[in-house]
Amino acid sequence: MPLIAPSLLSANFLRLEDDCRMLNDSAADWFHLDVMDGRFVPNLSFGLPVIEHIRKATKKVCDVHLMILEPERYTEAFAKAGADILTVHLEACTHLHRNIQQIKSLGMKAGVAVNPHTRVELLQDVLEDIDLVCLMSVNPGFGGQAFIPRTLEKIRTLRRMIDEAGLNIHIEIDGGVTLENAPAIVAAGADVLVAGNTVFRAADPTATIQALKNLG
Ligand SMILES: O=C(CO)[C@@H](O)[C@H](O)COP(=O)(O)O
Repeated sequence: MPLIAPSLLSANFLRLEDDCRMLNDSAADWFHLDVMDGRFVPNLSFGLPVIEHIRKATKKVCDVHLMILEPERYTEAFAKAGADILTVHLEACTHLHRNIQQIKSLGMKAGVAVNPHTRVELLQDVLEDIDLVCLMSVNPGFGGQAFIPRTLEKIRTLRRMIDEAGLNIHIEIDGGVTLENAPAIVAAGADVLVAGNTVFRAADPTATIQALKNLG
């Protein structure tokens, strides 16, 4: 069964506490928290104070996805805010290996995200140092976009790389995940599904989370 990580980017920010409670009582495994800086991606979302409050509202894993330039400037602050997994973008890091070491030295799990145009083979030399790869299946910055089909081939390639190296790394798919495409995504080798609009725009978000879990 895949891990389900609803993206709170699609939550109702006026009712964030209610949405956190709903996720706590659901089959969701992780809280996926998208941080945007308006530079790496053409959008702004939320930052440290919001994450600190969400941390207090859940015991589930806080999976923080940084869509920001120079993430090393904020790594310590996200550790203090309570991130369990901190994911940086390969495209935003000049010294990716150093950033990964920094994240792990602060006691968090380290993830690396790649944009749709980035080849997964570029991860080969950091694979043994990380806990998660986040494959963007949309261009980062916005919820509610359509899944890019080419991602399925990238998942298969990455799964092969991980298995050949004998590693245990999560493959997380982020963007455009639906009840319709989730089975193919999991069959290709992913084990973490991020879902924003599919969960939060559903008539019954709790049932939708359960359905994603069963479908995968
Ligand atoms: O990181 C991002 C967008 O940049 C994602 O986490 C989206 O928030 C996923 O939303 P949906 O595509 O599932 O609506």
